[in-house]
Amino acid sequence: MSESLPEETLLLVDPDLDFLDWATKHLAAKGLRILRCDDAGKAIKVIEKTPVNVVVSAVLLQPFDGLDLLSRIRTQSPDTLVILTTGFPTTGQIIEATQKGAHDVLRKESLSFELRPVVESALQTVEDRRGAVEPLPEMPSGDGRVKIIGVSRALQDVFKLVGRVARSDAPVLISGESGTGKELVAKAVHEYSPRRQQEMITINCGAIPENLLESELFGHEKGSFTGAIAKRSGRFEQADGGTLFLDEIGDMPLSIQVKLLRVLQDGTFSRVGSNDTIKTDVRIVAATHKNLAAEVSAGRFREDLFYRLNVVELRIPPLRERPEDIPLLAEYFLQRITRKNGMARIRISAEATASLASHHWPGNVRELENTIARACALASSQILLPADIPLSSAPGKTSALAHGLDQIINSAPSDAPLVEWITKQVAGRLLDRSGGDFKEASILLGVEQMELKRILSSKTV
Ligand SMILES: Nc1ncnc2c1ncn2[C@@H]1O[C@H](COP(=O)(O)OP(=O)(O)OP(=O)(O)O)[C@@H](O)[C@H]1O
Repeated sequence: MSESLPEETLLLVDPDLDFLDWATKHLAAKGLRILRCDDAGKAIKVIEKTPVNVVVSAVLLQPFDGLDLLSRIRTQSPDTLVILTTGFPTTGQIIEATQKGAHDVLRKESLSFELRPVVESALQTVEDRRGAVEPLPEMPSGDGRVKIIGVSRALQDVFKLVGRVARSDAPVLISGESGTGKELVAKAVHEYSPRRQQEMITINCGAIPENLLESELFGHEKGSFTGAIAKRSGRFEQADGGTLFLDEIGDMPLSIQVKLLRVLQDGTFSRVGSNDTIKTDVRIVAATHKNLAAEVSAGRFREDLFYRLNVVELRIPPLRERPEDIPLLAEYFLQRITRKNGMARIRISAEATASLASHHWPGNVRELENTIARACALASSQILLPADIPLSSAPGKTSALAHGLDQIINSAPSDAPLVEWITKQVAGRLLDRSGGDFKEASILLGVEQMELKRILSSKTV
């Protein structure tokens, strides 16, 4: 801890006395007074009597939990920074805690290396803020909202950002590969915003032909184009007061990008076939699997629109960059699928979990979800083994296989029928592998022994 810091007070709140002992020693520093409590009621009493700069509190507490304690501290002592610690934080806990003004939310598991730097940065914030304190807003909480699973630092940072931006009306741009959970995060932004009583309307800009997309978004007047047999409102009108989720925004044609820019600039638009201006109050959340900055450079996406949309960027890393999320997600999908189908409980073996964690997951979480669903449908016992979870080849293996096939194809004599030639090579390899055992080699190749002999002795190839 920096010696130049003035006298500060840190309060540790945790029912685990061993933890309190450890943290007191771990955080001890010159100029830092450390107080400790084992329940939330005592913590409030301490804060009533003593100015406390930073609180490090567990979420699981008596007689009320750490989130309640956080709310009370925010009201009673708005300058105090609160760091919450919890075993497996849920999405809701992290978003709610951030909205309620938590300085940070840490996993108990990572405290040995995260607690000290986070406390130091909180104390630095206390020092920087001295004389200029801005109280953080209180956010309403609620249940039954979207469930996003993830313990990786990267995903927890996404949750925290959602907590920070949900309350504002700022446009949000969510980027990430296909299947990483962009739509789920968009739902979270909506559900944790004051607009959640209204709808979130979704439109996939890549799935609708250009000539229809404009009318889908802005509506049309009767007779404005062939097929416009009646006046129709568009998604902007339907989403008034709520959120409009523009999925695959990178596929939006330039002609429509101009109109979207106008809505973002002054909140107005016109229906197709009308000059009347309609005002709308919509929060825009957009998502893309493309690199929009590169699309701007290539002239396919308007730069001005990019900057308007990209006020807050939420980047969701691919699953392979956060393997620590895989076991938890797999377990979550397993429970969801078995419960939904009224199946008995199925567990995943440690070996199968390890093979899931080392897979490349080009289709990200969606691929993992489908893999688990398939494994559940085909499971022969209550424990999934690696053999029950067939994984497509990782790119490395695919390219090695492709390379091997290329070699075989290239070495084929130009006058030989290719299929027969390849079959003969494979049959020869299988006979080698089975130590010259025709019976075994024919089983491996899936033909009768006579047929194997015919293939091997074929003179045409
Ligand atoms: N962290 C997560 N926790 C739980 N479920 C998740 C998570 N991430 C993704 N999923 C699930 O994976 C599937 C794909 O997610 P989603 O549709 O949000 O991805 P996406 O990035 O919008 O994909 P695309 O770009 O292809 O539209 C959904 O069924 C979603 O519920």
